Amino acid sequence: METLLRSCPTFTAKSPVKLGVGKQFAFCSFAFSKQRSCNVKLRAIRRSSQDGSSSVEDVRKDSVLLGAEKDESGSIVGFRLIPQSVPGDTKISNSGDNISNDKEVIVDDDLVDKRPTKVTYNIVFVSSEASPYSKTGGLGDVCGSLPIALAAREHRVMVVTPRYLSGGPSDKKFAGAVDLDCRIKVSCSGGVHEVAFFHEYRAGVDWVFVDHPSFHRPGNPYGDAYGAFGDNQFRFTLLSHAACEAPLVLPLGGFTYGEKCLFLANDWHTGLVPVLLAAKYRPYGVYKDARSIVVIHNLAHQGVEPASTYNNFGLPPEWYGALGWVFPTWARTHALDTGEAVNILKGAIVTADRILTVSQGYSWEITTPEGGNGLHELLGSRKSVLNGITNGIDVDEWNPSLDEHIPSHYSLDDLSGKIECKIALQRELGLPVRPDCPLIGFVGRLDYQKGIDIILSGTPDLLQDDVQFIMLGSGEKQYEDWMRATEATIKDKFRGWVGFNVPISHRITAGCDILLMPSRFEPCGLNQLYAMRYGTIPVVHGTGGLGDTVKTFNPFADEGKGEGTGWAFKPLTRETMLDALWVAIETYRKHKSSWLGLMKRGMERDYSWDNAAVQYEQVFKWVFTDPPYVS
Ligand SMILES: Nc1ncnc2c1ncn2[C@@H]1O[C@H](COP(=O)(O)OP(=O)(O)O[C@H]2O[C@H](CO)[C@@H](O)[C@H](O)[C@H]2O)[C@@H](O)[C@H]1O
Repeated sequence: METLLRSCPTFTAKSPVKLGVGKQFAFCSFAFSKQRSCNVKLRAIRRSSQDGSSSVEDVRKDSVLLGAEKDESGSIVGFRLIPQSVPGDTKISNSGDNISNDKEVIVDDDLVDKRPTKVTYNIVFVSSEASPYSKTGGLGDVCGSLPIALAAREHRVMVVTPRYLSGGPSDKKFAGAVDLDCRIKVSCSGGVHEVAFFHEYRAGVDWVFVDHPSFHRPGNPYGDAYGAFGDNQFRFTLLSHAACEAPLVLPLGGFTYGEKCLFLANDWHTGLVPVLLAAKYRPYGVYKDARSIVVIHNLAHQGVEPASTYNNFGLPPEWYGALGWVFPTWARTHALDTGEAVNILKGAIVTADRILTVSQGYSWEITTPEGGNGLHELLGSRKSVLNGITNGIDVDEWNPSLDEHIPSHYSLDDLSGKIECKIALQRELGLPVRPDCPLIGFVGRLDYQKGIDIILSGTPDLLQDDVQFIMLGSGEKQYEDWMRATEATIKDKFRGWVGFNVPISHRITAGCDILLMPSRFEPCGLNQLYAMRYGTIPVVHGTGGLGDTVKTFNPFADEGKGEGTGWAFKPLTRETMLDALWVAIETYRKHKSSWLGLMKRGMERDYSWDNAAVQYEQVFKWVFTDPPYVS
C-alpha cells in the first residue's frame, strides 16, 4: 500500500492537509450520523421484535415495504423488496463516511427530529462498460444511468471503468476526461504494471477511467473480428486492482472517497473487487468499514480460466479456494482433465457482502439448477443476502417526444408521430411503405441467450403472413449469415441489419408495432422497457425480467377495457412464439381500440430509475448493517 501511495505524487503532496481538515470536519457529523443511523436501525428491530419474528410480514420503512421471507420452519431467511412510490423528499443526513463532502451536514436539530433521515453513501461502481463512453449491451446502459440516478439522490458516486481507445471516432467520447496525474503500480500477471487515471465530472458523477495500453486497441471492450481478446483476464484484473485503489488515492473534488465506501462490482469482469477487499486489504486494516455488492447482470459469463492462471490475480496463494472451481465430470474435455479452474464470478459471490441481480424473477432463477449455470447451490446458500431489483431506463435518452434519432416525435397525448416513424423506417430500410402492415422488430446480441435459433426456425412460417420483420444485431456468424441470406431471398418482408447501431435501434423501437424477444433467459432486459415506452408492444418469452415486466394482455379484464402491456409466452418453443405473435398480429389488425389500450398502458408506466434507486438504497442500508466479509 505504501508503495502505491508513494507512486502517486498528487496524493502524497496534497492530500494530508485536505484529509486532515476533512476528517476533522467529518468527525462531528459522522458521530452524529452514526447515532442517527443506529436510531433508525433500532426502530426497525424493535418493530420486528414487537411483532414477533413469526408475524413480521411487511414493514414500511423509508418508502420501501419489507417483506420477510421465511423457510418452512418459520424462520426469517431474508427480506423481499417491495417498491413503493417515493413519498416526497426525504431529508439528507450524511454519507456515514469519514471523508467529508459538502452535502452532508444538518445543523438544525428541530428539522432533523421532524423529518425522516436519509443516509447517503460514497459509492464506487466498477464496470467494464459505462454508456456513453462504452457499451456493447445492457451493462453499459445500467452503469451509465444508475450512477446518475443515485448521485441525484445525494450520494457521492464514482464509476471506475477502462479508458478504451480503439483509434476510431468513438475515442472522442473520452475527450472530456483529464489525466489526474496519478499513477499506481499493480502487481499481477508476473509483473508490475503502471496504471493511470483519467477523470470527468459529469451529471453529478465522478467518471474515472483506468488507463493502460491493454485498453488501447481496435475492437469492442472484449474482442474484435477475430474473437475475444486473449488477455481479458489480465485487463480486468488490472481494472479491479485499480478500482480498489481509486477511493484511496484520487482526491476528486479535493477529497478522496476514503475507506468507508460501498463498492458495486458489476458482472465477472470486476468480480475480483470483493475478493481483493477480503484478501488484500482487510487483513491489513484497510477497508474494514467498506462493503461490497456484486451485481449480476448475466450469470452465463463467469470469467472462468485454467486453474494455473490463479497466480495472475495478484492474490495471496491461500485465497485459491475462493476462486477455485471444478467442472462437473461431463464438462471435462478428456479422461485426464481434472476440471480444475478459477472462476472470478464465483469468487465474487463467495466474498461479496451482498448479491444483487437485475430482476426478482432472475434472482430466483439463478438459485435453481436450470438457471444457476452451475452456481445455483452456492447462490442458494447465500439466499439471505440475495435480492433482485428491476432495472430502470434512461428516460431522457429513451423519450419518444424528444428522441434525436427518430424522424417524428410523439407522446401519449398525440400518437400521430408514431405512424410517421413507421413509414420513415420502412422507407429507410427499403421495405414496401405500408402503414397498415404489422411491422415486427428485434434488437439485440445474436447469441444463444436471445433465442435467435427460435426466431430462425419460426421466421419462414411467420413470413407466410402479410407482415414485415426487421432485425438489428451482431454476434454469432451463423446468425449474421442467416439474416443476410433471409434478406436476400424475402426482400419485400425481411430486413436484417448486421451491426451495432444505436440510432437505428431507436428508429426500430419507435417505428415497429411489435418487438419480439424470445430470450432463453433474460436477467432483466431493457429493450422491452424501451419498446413499451415507445408504444411498441412486446412479445416476449416470460422468463426472468421479461416475465416480471411484461403483463400478458387480457381483453376481458377491467370491465372489458382490458389490461396488460404485451404478451409473455411460455414455455419457449417455436410454436408458442408463433402463437403469441399471431394473437398480437390479429389484435393489431382487428381490435384497434384494444391495441391503443395496450400502447397507452405501456407508455404510461414509470420506467425511471427512481423506483429502483429507492430499492438500491434499502440494500445499501442492509449491507452496512451486517459486518463485512472476512475469511
Ligand atoms: N445491434 C445493436 N445495435 C444497437 N444497440 C444494441 C444492439 N444490440 C443490443 N443493443 C442495445 O444493447 C442493450 C441490450 O440490453 P439488454 O438488457 O437487452 O441485454 P444484454 O443481454 O446486453 O444485458 C445484460 O444486462 C442487462 C442490464 O442489467 C440486462 O437487462 C440483460 O437482461 C442482461 O442480459 C440495449 O440498449 C439495446 O438497445
